[in-house]
Amino acid sequence: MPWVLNGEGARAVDARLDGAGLLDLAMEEAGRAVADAAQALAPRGVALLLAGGGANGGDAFVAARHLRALGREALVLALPSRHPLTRLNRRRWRAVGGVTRPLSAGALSHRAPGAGVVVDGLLGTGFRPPLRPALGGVIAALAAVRSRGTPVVAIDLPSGLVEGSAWVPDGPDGLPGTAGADLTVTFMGLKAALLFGAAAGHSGRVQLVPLRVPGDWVQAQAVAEQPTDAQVAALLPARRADAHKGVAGRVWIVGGHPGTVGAAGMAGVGALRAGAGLVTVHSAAEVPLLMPELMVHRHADLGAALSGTPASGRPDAVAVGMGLGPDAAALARGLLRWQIPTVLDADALQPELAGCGHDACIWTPHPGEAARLLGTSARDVTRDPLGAAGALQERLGGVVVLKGGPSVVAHAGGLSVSRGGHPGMASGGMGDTLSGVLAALLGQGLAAPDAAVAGVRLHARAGERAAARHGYGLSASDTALELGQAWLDLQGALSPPPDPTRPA
Ligand SMILES: NC(=O)C1=CN([C@@H]2O[C@H](COP(=O)(O)OP(=O)(O)OC[C@H]3O[C@@H](n4cnc5c(N)ncnc54)[C@H](O)[C@@H]3O)[C@@H](O)[C@H]2O)[C@H](O)CC1
Repeated sequence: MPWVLNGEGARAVDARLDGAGLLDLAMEEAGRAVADAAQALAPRGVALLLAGGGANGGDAFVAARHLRALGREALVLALPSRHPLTRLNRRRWRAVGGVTRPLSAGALSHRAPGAGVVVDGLLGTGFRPPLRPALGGVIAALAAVRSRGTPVVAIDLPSGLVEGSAWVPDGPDGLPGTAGADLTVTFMGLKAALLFGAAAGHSGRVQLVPLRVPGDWVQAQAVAEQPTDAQVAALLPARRADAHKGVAGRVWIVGGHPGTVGAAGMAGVGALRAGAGLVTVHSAAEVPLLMPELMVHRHADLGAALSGTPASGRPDAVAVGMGLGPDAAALARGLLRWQIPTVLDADALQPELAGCGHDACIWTPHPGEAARLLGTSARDVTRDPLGAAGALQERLGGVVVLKGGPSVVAHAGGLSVSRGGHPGMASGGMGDTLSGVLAALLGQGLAAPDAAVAGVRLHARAGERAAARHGYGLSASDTALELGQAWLDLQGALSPPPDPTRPA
């Protein structure tokens, strides 16, 4: 399982490694991985390596030595080495004939034109903003080098990024305080800066090198997981050969309001395309018949209709809020009293419902709705999605899906970061469709955490498929049409996928 580490966790593992006399070996393995990655990315020209004073710089000296051993001409521009392992590897670099010159913005600008690749080993997880001016000048020079087309490989994370934040600090001149990278080689676990927001946009392709560190050491420090497609596929419900629509779940969508009826319809289509057996939209408005299989009930008094539903007539799962309008909170409160698996989205995401939920709830805010629920700003949410999702789960209970690229699933057992998706999914109706998918998986018997993790990835995979057909012009309807094939894609990650002709 790929894990997500913050700086504190990485340092805790480093301390265990150091205590076991293994930190030097970890640095050697890290540096070698960087050398191999740089050689694969840009095999020609001088390799120019920038070494900061901390252990990130030590990785750079190790990488230089391995590049030289591969026959590559390499030069290190370095700050004074303060970390003991960095001093040790600086000596080793010199012992094999390696050359080190003092690092400055001028030295970098002077040497860069002859370089085939630059390796950024200035700052890793030890960076504490604000950037000191001297290093700010070096990072600005590195950004200029990169803008002229020289590929940059960052060690652990691009210098100037804060490992636990999606934010990009400003440099001394007000420009972004990082040069970014074409490839980031990170160790043991992913970092939030490599996953979210503007910071991730500067990180280039990310290569995770687990290092031969005991997996339980890393897991003990992880702040989140990022399940693989095979792990997600294992959560999906298996359909038996003798299945019938009754076992596939009866799902209700409670949504729609004059002018916003499509949202409820798209949620219903999403539920059907995600395997629900029977889907009914209950609305106060006339919802268009998007699929003949989608049943639609219009109620003059939706609240009375719902409150008058006997327990025997209630569905296996319900999604509430999509386009529901001003009565959403009251209607949602009533549905929550049913204590059945419930997805709350859009107009049902109201602060007054905090404390009304239960363990089988999935709340699906986007950053703006999350900010409203937390009483903060959308900027604070997007800068720290892991922290925001965790805080929301503590406040609301159940499971929270903080939607974004990627999304974060927060449940009592921890945090999970989704994979994949496509920027073209930033279009109306995607959230409605996702709500339907989640309700469908709940209706098929998945526990709320599993339904959330699996549903978010299934929806993202469908979006990837829709983007392959339609580019950025993909729609929520295109995405819903791809859900079935996306399900098969995920099952293909299992080996071998379950045989639908044989009872599970
Ligand atoms: N197990 C692993 O994952 C391994 C990771 N390694 C690498 O170690 C770094 C973390 O090393 P650390 O010494 O803690 O910090 P850094 O090297 O990132 O930076 C500290 C260095 O930077 C200076 N500094 C801090 N803040 C600023 C600032 N605002 N402006 C300027 N300079 C700043 C500080 O003075 C120090 O000199 C990790 O990222 C990995 O790359 C191990 O090498 C191998 C095992």
